[in-house]
Amino acid sequence: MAQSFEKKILCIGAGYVGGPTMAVIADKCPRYKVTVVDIDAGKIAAWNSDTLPVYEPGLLDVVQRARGKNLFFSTDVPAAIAEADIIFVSVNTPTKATGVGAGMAADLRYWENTARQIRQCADTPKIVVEKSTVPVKTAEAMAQILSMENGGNLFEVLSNPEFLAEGTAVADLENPDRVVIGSRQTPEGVAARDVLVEVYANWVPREKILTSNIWSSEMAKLAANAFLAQRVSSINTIANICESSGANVQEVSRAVGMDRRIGPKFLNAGVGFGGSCFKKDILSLAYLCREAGADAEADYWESVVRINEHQKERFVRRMLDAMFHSMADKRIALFGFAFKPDTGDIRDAPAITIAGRLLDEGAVLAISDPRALDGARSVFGDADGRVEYVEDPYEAAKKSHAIAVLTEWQAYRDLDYTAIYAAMEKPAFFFDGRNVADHAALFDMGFNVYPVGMPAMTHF
Ligand SMILES: NC(=O)C1=CN([C@@H]2O[C@H](COP(=O)(O)OP(=O)(O)OC[C@H]3O[C@@H](n4cnc5c(N)ncnc54)[C@H](O)[C@@H]3O)[C@@H](O)[C@H]2O)C=CC1
Ligand SMILES: O=C(O)[C@H]1O[C@H](OP(=O)(O)OP(=O)(O)OC[C@H]2O[C@@H](n3ccc(=O)[nH]c3=O)[C@H](O)[C@@H]2O)[C@H](O)[C@@H](O)[C@@H]1O
Repeated sequence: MAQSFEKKILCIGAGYVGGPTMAVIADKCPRYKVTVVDIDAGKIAAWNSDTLPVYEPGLLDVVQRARGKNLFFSTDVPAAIAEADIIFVSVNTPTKATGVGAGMAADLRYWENTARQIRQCADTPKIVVEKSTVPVKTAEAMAQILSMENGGNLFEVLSNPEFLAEGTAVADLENPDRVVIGSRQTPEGVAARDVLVEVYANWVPREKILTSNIWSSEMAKLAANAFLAQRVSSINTIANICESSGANVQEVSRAVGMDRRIGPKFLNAGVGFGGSCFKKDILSLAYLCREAGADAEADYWESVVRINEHQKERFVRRMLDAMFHSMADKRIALFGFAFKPDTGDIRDAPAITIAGRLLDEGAVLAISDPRALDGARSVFGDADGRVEYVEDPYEAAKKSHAIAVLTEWQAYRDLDYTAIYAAMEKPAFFFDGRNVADHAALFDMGFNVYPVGMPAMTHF
C-alpha cells in the first residue's frame, strides 16, 4: 500500500537553493513527502545519484538519509504540481540582459513561466511560496497570474526568502538565524502563513520564525544581501588606504568588529565579493530605487558594486606595478577560482575578471582549485594554450613568476611554501588576495609579498 504523507511539498527548481533546502525539510520532517522538480533532466539525474550537482559539505549525507523515503527528484513537473499542497518556487532570477532595465532589473521570465504552469496543472488549492529572490511586489504579480481563470480561490502566495550561504548551506538550513515568512494580512493569507510556520517549526525555534507582510519579506531579502555586500565594499575601501598608510586591515577589522554594534563578521578585505546573488540583488534594489524616483538611494547602492569592480582591477594593477609593468608570457599560478571556499560555484567569481585581465596583459595562467576547475575550464577553455588547469597547487606554482590567492581554501594555508618557492622563477611574487598566508614567513623564505590591506614586504 502506498505510504500516506501528512503533507505533500513540491519545489520547482533543483538548483543551489531548491536541492539543499528541500533535502533538509525532508530530513527534518519524515511525515511530509518532498519532491523536487527541474526542467534540467541532467541535474535531476545527478540529484538521484551520489554525485550531486551541488557541492556542499554534509549535503550528501542528508540527501542519502531521505532520498527514496520521503525525498524525490523528478522531471515530471505537471504530476508533481497536481499532487502538492505547498509549492516552493526556487527558479533562477538573473539580471535582465536586454530590454527595459537591462543590466539592472531581475529577469522574472522563469518565475512567470512557473506560475503559468502551476495554474495549468493545479485543480486543488495550493500554497505557492516564493523562495527565489525577487523584486518587491513580485508576489502580487504572481497572484494575479495565478488567479486568472479560477476566480483566485485556489492559490495563496507567500514570500519565504532564503538566507543560506553556499559552502555552509546545510548548517545554515539546519540552524538558521531566522526564517522570514511574508503573507497577505487576510484570513486566507494568515492561514496559509501558519501552515508554513508549522513546517519550519519542526526544527526551527518559534522565536526565530518571523512573520510579516509580503512586501517586507521581499524587501528584507534584498536589504540583507545589500547590507552584507556593503560591509565587504566598506572594508575593502579601508584596506586600500591601509596599504599606503602603514595600517594593517586585519588589525583594523578586529578593532572595528569588537564594537558590539558593528560585529566581527563580513569584515575580511580581499579581491571583492562574488557569487550569483550580491551583485544581482543590489542592482535589483537600485533599480527599484530608480523606479521609485529615488536616484540618490540608487546611486548609494550602485556604489557598492562599483567599489567591488574597482577592487578586482586594483588587484591586477598592483600585480602589474610589482612585476615591472609586464605580464607578457609570465606564468602566474592562481590559487582558487571558486567565488568562496567549500563550493565549486564560480558564478560571478572575482577570479573570472582577474584571470581575464591577466590574459589581456599577456600572462600564461595555471589555475588551481579543489572544486572549481570544470567551471574555470567552461569560462576560458584552453585560451590558445595560455591556460592550464592543475588541481595540485605545487604543480601550478612550478616555474611560475607569481602566485595569486583568489579563494581562501583551507588547503592554501597549509602548503609547504619553502618547496613552492624553490620551484618558482625568481624574483618570486605572492599576491595574497584573501590574506590566507603567514606573510612574514613567506617574506623570510624570499617571496615578495603583497597582502591585501597591508604594506607590501619586498626584497627590492
Ligand atoms: N545560490 C544561493 O546561494 C542563493 C540563491 N538565492 C536565490 O534563489 C533563487 C535560485 O537560485 P539558485 O538555486 O542559485 O539557482 P540555480 O540556477 O542553481 O537553480 C535554478 C533552477 O531552476 C530551474 N528552472 C528554471 N525554470 C524552471 C521551470 N520552469 N521549471 C522547473 N525548473 C526550472 C533551472 O533549470 C535551475 O536548475 C534565485 O532567485 C537566487 O537569487 C537565495 C539565497 C541563496
Ligand atoms: O542570496 C544569496 O545568494 C546569499 O548570498 C550570500 O551568500 P553567498 O554568496 O553564498 O556567500 P557569502 O559568504 O555571503 O560570500 C559572498 C562573497 O563575499 C566575499 N566576502 C565575504 C565576507 C567577507 O568578509 N569578505 C568577502 O570578501 C566572499 O569571498 C564571497 O565572494 C549571503 O551571505 C546569503 O545570506 C544569501 O542567502
